[in-house]
Amino acid sequence: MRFDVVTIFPDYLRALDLSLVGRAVATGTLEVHVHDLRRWAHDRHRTVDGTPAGGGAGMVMRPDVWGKALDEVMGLDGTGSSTDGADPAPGRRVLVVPTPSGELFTQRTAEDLASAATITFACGRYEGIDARVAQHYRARGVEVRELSIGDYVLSGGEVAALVVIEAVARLVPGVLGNPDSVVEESHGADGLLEHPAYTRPLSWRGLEVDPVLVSGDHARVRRLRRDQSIARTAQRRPDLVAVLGASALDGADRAA
Ligand SMILES: Nc1cc(-c2ccc3cc[nH]c3c2)n[nH]1
Repeated sequence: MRFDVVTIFPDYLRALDLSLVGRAVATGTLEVHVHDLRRWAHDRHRTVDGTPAGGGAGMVMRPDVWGKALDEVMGLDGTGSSTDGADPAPGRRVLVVPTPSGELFTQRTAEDLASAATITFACGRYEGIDARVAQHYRARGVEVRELSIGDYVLSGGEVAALVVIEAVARLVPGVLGNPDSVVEESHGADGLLEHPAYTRPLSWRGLEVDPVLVSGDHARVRRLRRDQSIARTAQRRPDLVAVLGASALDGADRAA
């Protein structure tokens, strides 16, 4: 999978050189290309924004600059591959536009995006990107996903891009060292939060690890963990419990 990120703060994406994503890039499992939007702003001041039509505070990012950038980065400018833009590679191409007014990004969204061949992120700043940009690329048949990572307001799309890239990248085969890590986690297929995790020392500051966990009885361990997941979900995320089927809560011990 290839990720492209277009931003006026390319250094913000240096975190992608590290850890999970950084290792996957080094091994060739992923490609990550970060592009400075100002490369496509050709006026003397390299302007990327303008005053809002209809008035109001702040500035809006210009569609003409974004159009030149995204055409090249997504390989839509008719010249085939650009210097480091995506060739018109086969496979699903997605344009992600982070925005507080987008569809909520969830683990289901990450699972859906994990089948894309290329994901391009248009990271806005100021008051956001002119709405015609998303409209234009949808009209050209590009899959455009305007995504929110939660109900709070950030100052730009870069943090959201980092969140989405990490959540999607870890689902790409070969990225995680241990694929089993994807299986047991919060927000998994069963819709429950993950059970609490413990390790040694078994006794720490008067707090003991449940002896079932070191009993070797795998059935009892599974049942304890499921009970803990259900209790944790009911306590912390009643909204998730509301959408679970009765089977998901089958006879669980409600012990916290
Ligand atoms: N979930 C969420 C996304 C954002 C976001 C995304 C892009 C921009 C551009 C300017 N401000 C932005 C804020 N805030 N909160």
